[in-house]
Amino acid sequence: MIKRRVHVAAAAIFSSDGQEVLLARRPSIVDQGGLWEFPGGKLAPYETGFEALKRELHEELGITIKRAQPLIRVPHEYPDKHVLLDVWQVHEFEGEPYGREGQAVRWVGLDDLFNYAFPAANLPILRAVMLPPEYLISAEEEEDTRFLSRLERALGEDGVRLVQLRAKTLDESAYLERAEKSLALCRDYGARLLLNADPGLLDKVDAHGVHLTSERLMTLERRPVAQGKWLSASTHDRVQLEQATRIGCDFVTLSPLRTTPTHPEAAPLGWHDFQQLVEYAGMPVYALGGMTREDANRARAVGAQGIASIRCFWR
Ligand SMILES: Nc1nc2c([nH]c(=O)n2[C@@H]2O[C@H](COP(=O)(O)OP(=O)(O)OP(=O)(O)O)[C@@H](O)[C@H]2O)c(=O)[nH]1
Ligand SMILES: [Mg+2]
Repeated sequence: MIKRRVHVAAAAIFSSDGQEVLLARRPSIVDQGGLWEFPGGKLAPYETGFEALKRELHEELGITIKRAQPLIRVPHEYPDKHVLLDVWQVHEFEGEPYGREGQAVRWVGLDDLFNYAFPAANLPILRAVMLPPEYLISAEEEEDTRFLSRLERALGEDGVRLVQLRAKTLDESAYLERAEKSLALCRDYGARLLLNADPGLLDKVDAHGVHLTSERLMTLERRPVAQGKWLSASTHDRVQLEQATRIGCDFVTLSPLRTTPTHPEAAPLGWHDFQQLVEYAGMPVYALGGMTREDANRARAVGAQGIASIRCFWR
């Protein structure tokens, strides 16, 4: 059987406070009926993704979108078809959305999304919706006090909401102590903390998840943490991205986009190769390696979730 290829534009429409997204329920008589979805539909011939998005959201919800940014592109094999979901984030629109085709629509809090049943292709989209545009990787600091004041500055002034605790120079007990203190601070700001450490450390510190070095990633046979925790990994090429998919990582960093003082020996990917690898990944990807906050829009334009960095948040 030759599978149909279906190209779909869909939207994560955010409430004005950014804490809720709009879901629609597929009518029970259609394909995947009864499941919740991000509103949208198939591209008509010669339409771009954005044109299709505007048309579909008007047809299905009666709203007019002013602006949208790419969120994630997810290829997925269904038994009868190959779909490419081109998902956009929408923060500005006119009109009050309602189920114009009789379908149920509902605003759902980001923490509540996992209580809804979605089509099989949607897991990476849910991850992308829940993740922020910036991923802070902490710098080596000898003292906890100085470390915590810099972390607090990034959480407060920069509004960082996702933090990776990377501290190669600390022994386990010092790492655990810093992790506890960082976790308390992250909780105060509603941020998530991932441990760049042996996944077993989650039994000792109840952080939000674990970040795997590419070396650790390649040794694992299966996902080392429960589904309720976050799992990210450092990747540099296709083989590592494939392994990240195989063991069920929720998102990755992909580096180095540019050369950096911390890893001068590594050959940079550049934007072109980076974009191709992001398309291949099919999960949220943070661009890493010489990134500044000014690069965030460009990173998103080529399909990334956003940027990851040590230097641009650590002052
Ligand atoms: N809109 C949307 N479609 C999704 C999502 N997840 C997912 O797998 N799909 C799949 O993508 C395809 C979208 O087709 P659709 O039926 O919405 O297309 P459409 O609005 O143009 O409908 P029509 O062709 O009946 O007029 C379906 O096969 C659907 O199962 C999602 O979150 N939103
Ligand atoms: Mg539709």
